[in-house]
Amino acid sequence: MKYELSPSILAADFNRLGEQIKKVEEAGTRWLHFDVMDGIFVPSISFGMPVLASLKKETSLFMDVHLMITDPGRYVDTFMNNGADMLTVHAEACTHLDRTIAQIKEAGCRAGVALNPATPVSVLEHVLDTVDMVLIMTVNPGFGGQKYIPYCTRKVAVLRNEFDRRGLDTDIQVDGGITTDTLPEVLKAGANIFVAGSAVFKGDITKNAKELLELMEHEA
Ligand SMILES: O=C(CO)[C@H](O)[C@H](O)COP(=O)(O)O
Repeated sequence: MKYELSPSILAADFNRLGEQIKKVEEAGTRWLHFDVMDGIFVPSISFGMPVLASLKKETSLFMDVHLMITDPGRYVDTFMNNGADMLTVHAEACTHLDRTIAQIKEAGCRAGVALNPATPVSVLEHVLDTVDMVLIMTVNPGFGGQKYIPYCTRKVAVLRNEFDRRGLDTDIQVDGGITTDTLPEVLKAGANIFVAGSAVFKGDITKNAKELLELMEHEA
């Protein structure tokens, strides 16, 4: 199983975005988490395609794009053409989840499906074999800096057991309130891709990223 830290730029200083991304890259991260919010599926509005395209020119980090938008199928090709390597859509935001997953894969992107905290893992029963990653939200999506919701650890364990039962080593990503305190517990439950916003970008970015990376490697 490979383990990745995916720093969420939602918590970065947008005035110094390029410089801050360089720091996480130099610290040893390989992924970058890009949160797109539409003000409908989630209360907040973040950033979109032009920012992604601009970052893609400056970094070789794997662009892990999390679409917190209603009916995300409308934008699959656009995000792919602007630099997304992974597109994650919310099961709750798709009327035709199966079709949207197929659309992402046909576009040549890796396909992820996200679940809000209150959505059970069982809603993915019939599509688990077709996705590259499941994102278990460990806060209610929409804002950075929230507290990890403890019952989500159990969801990760249930999902990892189900993947094991099917003989799949599909990635499980967790997002929200991931810190040096919460990472070990959720890693042990079966998560292998860790999104961290505040825990990376607030304070000393290089030190924060290295600490999380070391902890991740130590616990793995
Ligand atoms: O998807 C998100 C919010 O919807 C963010 O990626 C997530 O909340 C990360 O922020 P933090 O690590 O500060 O909790």
